Formats: sequence, C-alpha cells, structure tokens
Amino acid sequence: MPSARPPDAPAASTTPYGEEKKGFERTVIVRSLKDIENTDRHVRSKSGTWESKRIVLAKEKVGFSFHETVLYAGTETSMWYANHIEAVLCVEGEAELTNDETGEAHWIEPGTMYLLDGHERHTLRPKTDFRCVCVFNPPVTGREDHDENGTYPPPEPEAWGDPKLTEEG
Ligand SMILES: CC(=O)NCC[C@H](N)C(=O)O
Repeated sequence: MPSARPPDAPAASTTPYGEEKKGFERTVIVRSLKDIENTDRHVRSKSGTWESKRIVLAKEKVGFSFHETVLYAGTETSMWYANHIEAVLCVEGEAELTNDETGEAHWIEPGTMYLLDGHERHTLRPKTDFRCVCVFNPPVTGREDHDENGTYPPPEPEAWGDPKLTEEG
C-alpha cells in the first residue's frame, strides 16, 4: 500500500540546485542494463579496451551521469578527465590503478572505490574483466569516447540544465 505523503513534502521536484524542475512528472525512471544493451546508450570504445552502458545521462538533468563500465582483462587504458570528476566503484574483477601524476599504484577489487577529484591522469590495467559503476559530474551526454588524451569534452551547460551556467548575463 502506498505510504501517505507527509504534509511538508515539496509540491514538485527540485533540481540539484533547489530550483523547481519544470515539466516534472511524478514518475520514477526505472531502467535495466538489459534495456540499454546495443542501444545509443551502449558505447564500445575505439581503443577496444572498454565498453560503457550509460544508465543516467545529461538529458535526465539531474546533475550527474551514471554508468556501468567493463574494462577488458589484459588491457591498458590511460585516461585524463580534464573536464569531469569521476567516482568508480568496482563490483567485479581486479585491476591495478596508477596515478600517472605521482606514479602511485593501487589495487582495485570489488567493494573498492576510487575518486578522481583532482582530474588526475591515470591508467587502469585489469587482471580480469573489470566491471564497475561510475558517476560523472558534469554528466556525459551520451556517446563520449576518449580522445587522444583520454579526455571527454565538457558538455554544453544547456545539455545538462545547470541553471547557474545558463542564466543570461
Ligand atoms: C573507469 C573508466 O573511466 N572507464 C572508462 C569509461 C568510463 N567509465 C565511461 O563509462 O565513460
């Protein structure tokens, strides 16, 4: 049975910035990895070292994107998220993570998270297929793949609805 709505509940949803979200419908987005398989939200990298299912994107306008990524056993991927912050939680497999700014190495296994809060250049070397869930802020818009530096371009503010960045003047 649905629970009663508390009297002080907000009348409408708000954005991450506390502003009312326009066009809000009182529905919950439910989406499975199976729904995403082989759609536009499923990106296989040009490098051939990873694939990513983009579960939540900029167009959802919630301030972040949320992905499931698999990096393949025996590969090496060097990345530099110059325009994004990324958090990564390993859910399956094992990999060595190197901070290419410092040379420091970390072993990442299920239950371990790493956070690139300083746009650090880094490399992942999975020993086995490495499955992780990732959050990007600002959100990716859909088809991003690494350029020659392992970077994604920044999204246009309009793409993810940041009211602070889209205000006139
Ligand atoms: C762990 C990592 O950054 N892998 C590269 C793909 C990225 N997570 C994505 O989903 O776009």
